[in-house]
Amino acid sequence: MDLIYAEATPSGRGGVSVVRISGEGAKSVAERMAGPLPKARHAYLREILDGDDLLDRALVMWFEAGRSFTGEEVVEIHLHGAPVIVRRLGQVLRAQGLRMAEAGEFTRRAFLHGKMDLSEVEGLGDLLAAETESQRLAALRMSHGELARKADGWRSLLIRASALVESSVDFADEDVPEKVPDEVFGLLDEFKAELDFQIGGYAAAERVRNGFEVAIIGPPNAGKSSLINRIARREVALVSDIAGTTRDIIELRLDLRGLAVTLLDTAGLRDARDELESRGIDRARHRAEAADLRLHLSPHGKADSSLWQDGDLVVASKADLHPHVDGLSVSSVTGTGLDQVLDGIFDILSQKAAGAALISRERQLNALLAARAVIEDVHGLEAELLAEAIRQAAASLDHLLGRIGAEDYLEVIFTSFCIGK
Ligand SMILES: Nc1nc2c(ncn2[C@@H]2O[C@H](COP(=O)(O)OP(=O)(O)OP(=O)(O)O)[C@@H](O)[C@H]2O)c(=O)[nH]1
Repeated sequence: MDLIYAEATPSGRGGVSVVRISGEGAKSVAERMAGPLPKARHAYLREILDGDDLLDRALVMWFEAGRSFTGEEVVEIHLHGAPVIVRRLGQVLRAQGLRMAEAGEFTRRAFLHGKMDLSEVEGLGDLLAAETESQRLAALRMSHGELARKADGWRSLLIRASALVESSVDFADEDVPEKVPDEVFGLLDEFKAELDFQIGGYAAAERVRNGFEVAIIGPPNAGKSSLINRIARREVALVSDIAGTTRDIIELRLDLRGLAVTLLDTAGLRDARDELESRGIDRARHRAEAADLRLHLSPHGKADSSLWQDGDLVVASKADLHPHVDGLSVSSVTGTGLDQVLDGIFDILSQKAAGAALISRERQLNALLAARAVIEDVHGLEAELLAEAIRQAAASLDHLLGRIGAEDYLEVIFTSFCIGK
């Protein structure tokens, strides 16, 4: 593979800018500019020269092939964080025949050299995109190979089951049909239970990764837009005393005590006065139905029965005008009750998040569903068919970790990576 380079830190001004080089001969490239670098994984403070020209004084280190992020020979140059220095270094590197890396190319090489499996690549992508604490934690587990380790455990279980099936065939009397040992079915049931746990917790994990949706619904003029603005501490949605002001859905993404949440401000629910309002209300209903939680807001603290789902939250608005005794109430003018409303939303969503599995992507779900499908009805199967089902289940695990069939998917995943990763 050819030599590539890219700035690993965000481009722009800063304390340091790290430029990374990967590929065979990376060390010689660096030594031509910085002088001898005898020991791997040692930091050398060096003058970086372009011929006789001093480019910068920088920290340089290299990693030998097999013991680096990409699995190839890698050099890191820690320059002063000025775009002009990075640009000059890029010119020198290109003159030496290097090319600027494509988005995600370092990680792609790490994958191709077996430094990471596909689930770890996905985890790394999520980690770089993480905005909230729960996203960070889930991504960290994935990028550190937790799913991969689980899958390896399942694989050992399948290997054991498969060996038991094979031995029952080898020792079978020609006249007596082979008897598959009960232990095989025990192992497969154990595997099935693990799959069911992951599949059952997928939806919650996906929400943790992409964010929960909370729809604020209620009659016109209930104070929905005012509440969302108060939470955002800025004017995200238009507020007026004209009923029917909000027509389209307005989204506010927020970090709610570590959970990623999108609040939806929706059109006030009533019999529409015109075509546009009617479309807005239809849209509001659909999004509200599909949301993870509905916050029913009205001055009287009443829920909209047509959209009510178990576990929804009812909140009385305009608490400064009509003091409420029971239930949650909020004033967007004074801020009274706001923390309690946010606590209420958080409690409901964090309960949902508590059921999250490790898998959080549709691709991972599909691999596990495929494994689940082939071992669904294995009890009573004859040995050869059973052996085949076990092989197929193991192949699904290979798909999960990208050991097979990863090519098409790699294109999709790396487009979301930045250059230098
Ligand atoms: N006193 C008081 N007035 C409020 C409060 N919240 C909203 N209002 C007022 O009520 C009116 C309607 O508020 P909005 O936030 O636009 O209500 P909405 O539910 O988004 O209305 P639609 O867009 O018509 O569905 C505005 O005049 C607000 O200033 C509150 O907590 N206290």
